[in-house]
Amino acid sequence: MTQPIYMVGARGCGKTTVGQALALTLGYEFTDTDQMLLRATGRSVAQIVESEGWAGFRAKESEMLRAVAGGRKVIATGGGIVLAEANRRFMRASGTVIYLHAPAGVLARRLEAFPEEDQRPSLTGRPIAEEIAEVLLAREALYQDAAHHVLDASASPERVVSAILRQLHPCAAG
Ligand SMILES: Nc1ncnc2c1ncn2[C@@H]1O[C@H](COP(=O)(O)OP(=O)(O)OP(=O)(O)O)[C@@H](O)[C@H]1O
Ligand SMILES: O=C(O)C1=C[C@@H](O)[C@@H](O)[C@H](O)C1
Ligand SMILES: [Mg+2]
Repeated sequence: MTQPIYMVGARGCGKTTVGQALALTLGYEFTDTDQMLLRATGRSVAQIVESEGWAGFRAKESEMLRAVAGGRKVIATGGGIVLAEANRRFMRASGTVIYLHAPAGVLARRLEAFPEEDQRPSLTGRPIAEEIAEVLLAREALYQDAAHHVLDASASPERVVSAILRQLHPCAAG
């Protein structure tokens, strides 16, 4: 496969963690739109949102998605990349899209343990568990719409990577 693999899903589903492990296994480059934005602008998500609002951040991440796309890469996206229909179409047309799905309770536990507030400023002003349940409800159809494959992301990163490989290369799976 010479096209990129895009990882999509809500905050805490493991796009970065599982994406890195998947890239290592496949011998692909790894990139992450959140990390690339931080590197390119020298500003965290929270700082960008404070000065330009969420609309400003969404515009920047959409540009970054197109800038990093292409080749043998695993691309971890931001949790809100699917909000723009153009991004969903772009990813589906230019690569393979993997949705890491996990129940709100699993995501909330991970985010409460590692909030990383600079990169994950509140989206709603509500407590993490309430916010993630609300966000999943609002976005579930969008993640599904973007995805070629939907994987259970509540297992360990190693197991999630194995499950992805079975989906991508069913004939080679042992
Ligand atoms: N499969 C997993 N099992 C257990 N813990 C996990 C798993 N995947 C990720 N984690 C943990 O959950 C936290 C969030 O993971 P990660 O940053 O990869 O999520 P993300 O989907 O990239 O989130 P964001 O949208 O904020 O970038 C990290 O502390 C990570 O170690
Ligand atoms: O789910 C979201 O809307 C976000 C997820 C993170 O990856 C970051 O892209 C940012 O904090 C927004
Ligand atoms: Mg991430």
